[in-house]
Formats: sequence, structure tokens, C-alpha cells
Amino acid sequence: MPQLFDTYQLKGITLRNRIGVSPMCQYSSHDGVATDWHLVHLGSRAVGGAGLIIAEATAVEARGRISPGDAGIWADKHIEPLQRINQFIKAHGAVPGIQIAHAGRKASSARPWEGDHSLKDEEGGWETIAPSPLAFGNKLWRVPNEMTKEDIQEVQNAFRAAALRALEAGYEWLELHFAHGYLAHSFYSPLANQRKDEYGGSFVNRIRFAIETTQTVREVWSERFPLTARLSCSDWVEGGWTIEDSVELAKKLKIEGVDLIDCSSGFNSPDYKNYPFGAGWQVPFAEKIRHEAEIATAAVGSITSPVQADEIIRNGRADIVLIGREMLRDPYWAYRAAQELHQAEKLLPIQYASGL
Ligand SMILES: CCCCN1C=C(C(N)=O)CCC1
Repeated sequence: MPQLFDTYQLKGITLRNRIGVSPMCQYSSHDGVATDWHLVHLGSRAVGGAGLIIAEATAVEARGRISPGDAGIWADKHIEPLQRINQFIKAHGAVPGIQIAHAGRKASSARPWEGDHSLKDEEGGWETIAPSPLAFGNKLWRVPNEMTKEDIQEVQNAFRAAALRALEAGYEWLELHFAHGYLAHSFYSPLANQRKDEYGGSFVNRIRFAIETTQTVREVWSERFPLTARLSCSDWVEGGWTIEDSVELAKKLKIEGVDLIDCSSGFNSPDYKNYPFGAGWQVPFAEKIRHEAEIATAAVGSITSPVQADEIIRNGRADIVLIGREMLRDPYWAYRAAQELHQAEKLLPIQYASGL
């Protein structure tokens, strides 16, 4: 029976444990370029013992950034700074991953600490694109342009180019951001997709963008490394996307060569009242998809204690756990978890272990 500090092999990659750092936006790039902030932010969590470090949502085109400060991989200039970070992560025993993303109708917004609202053109905002001309709502008031078939093709090509740059940058784990109300989620959920063409209406039509984007990336991403997808497994809204839909989509993504589903939820509408926030609130999604779609899963969402994380792995509810905010509070969460679970000695870097 696996436990939190067992290794985990997926395709040609072996993680030193079942702990990943969830991709978390830092909004700290200029024109998408990584800085020393990203080296220290991600590098410290590799030193802190996590097996997998997934870099934040990284835009496949400038128009697809959530905010002007988002990370980017839409140009070759982005590669070298990322290579430097990934060399450090690998040197300290962790696997570098990246989440490639397009924010769709949630793009062109201010950083959270600047108000999280849509930016006017004169504030540095830009025209956004989405399946249908429907604004997200509330502070995200900007109405996106309805994507043409050419726009769809252009964005899918951008995902392909981003995957090639990620390979060049030394990433060994690629996650497609298909969640949280961003572009792909706004296609597969009926809440934001009112199209009448082959990308809207039926389930098969609404998932088409995600399936085609996966196929496009699969063509260029190395078979040696895991290809994963983060889904919003439920919209938590009547008439929205459901966990049963997610099981069906997961089965189809598996056929297209996705190796693991990262099971999050929500954030495709401003209506959060039904969200059952709480300890491990999304773990049931990882469990259901793992068993019913027979594909590896990551559990994420308010996983804060080592015993809680270990229980998820021991009971086969997910293959790995992704730790988000708790990792922001403590970059050494993995090492402290090892201490609590009496597995610490093997996790310290030699510079520290030799001195203790
Ligand atoms: C726990 C996720 C909360 C919703 N957000 C998702 C983001 C994402 N990049 O997926 C960034 C802003 C917050």
C-alpha cells in the first residue's frame, strides 16, 4: 500500500515522493520573463523536499495572461531563465513541471493584490477571446470577442509551440490548464459556451477544444515525460459541468495520451455559494476519476497536514497530492511532513544533513 514518501513512477519519470507543489500564480514576471523571484520561490520548495515542482500557469500567448504580470512561454526569450530554474530544481532532487495556460475571458485583469478586476485599455488591458461573448461577471466585466475557427487554430498552435519550448526549457512534466474558468474550461462547461458550431452545444462539441488541444500537444511532447491535465471537475452550479462529465472527459483524455488528471474544481462563474470548501474538499473527485476512468490522479485543495496527505495516498484516493497555500506558508512543508511521518533523514540536502 503506497504512502506519502514512496517514490512514484509515471512514464520515464520517478518522483522521490508523492508530494507536488501545486502551480500557483506569482504575477511577478515582466512580459512573461522569469526572474530571481521565481528561482528562489520554486527552488526553495525543491530544497524543501517536494518531489514535483509545478511552475505557475504560464501563458501560451500574451493575450492569454490572467494579468500583465503572468509568466509566459510564448516566445523563445522565455526559455533561458526557465532553464536556469529547472537545472536548480533537478540538482536538488525534484522534477520540474509546468502548467501551460490560456486565461480566455478571465484575461486582461489586475493582480489579486491590485483588485482582481478587468483592466481598461488605458490601464494596460487588452482585448480578450473566448468561446462566446460572455463576460465572467462581477469585477471581470470585460466582454471577450467570440473566437473564430482561425482564433481556435491559432491558440492550439500556441499550445503546441509552448510544449516545444517547455521541452527546451528542461521541464519533465507538462500540465494543460483546463480548469478554473480559463479558456478550455469555458469551452467544455455549458455556463460560458453558447456556440452553435462544432465547438458548442453537445458534450462532444464542448470538449472538442480540450481534445484537439491535447492532440496538438501530444504530437510534440516527449513520450518519456508525463502529459497531464488539470480539470475543474465540477462547476458547483445547477446546469453546469459535473463530476460525471469529468469522468467521461478523463476517459477521452486518457485515450488521447494524457497520463494523469489533476482534479480541481470551480471558478467558471462568480457564484461560489455552493462550494463545500474545507479540508480535502476536492479529494472525492480524484478518487472517483482514478477508479472510474482508470487514470492516475492528483488530489489538490486544502490538503494541509502530513497525516491527511498520507491517508489520501494510502487509501488509493489519488496517486500524488498537490500542496498549494500550505507550501506558500512553508516552503519546507515536505521536509516537515517527513519529520512528522518519521521519514526525514533521506530528504535533507547534503549541505544541511552533514551539518546536523
Ligand atoms: C484555488 C484556485 C483559486 C482560483 N485561482 C486560480 C488560479 C489559477 N491560475 O488557476 C489563479 C487565481 C486563483
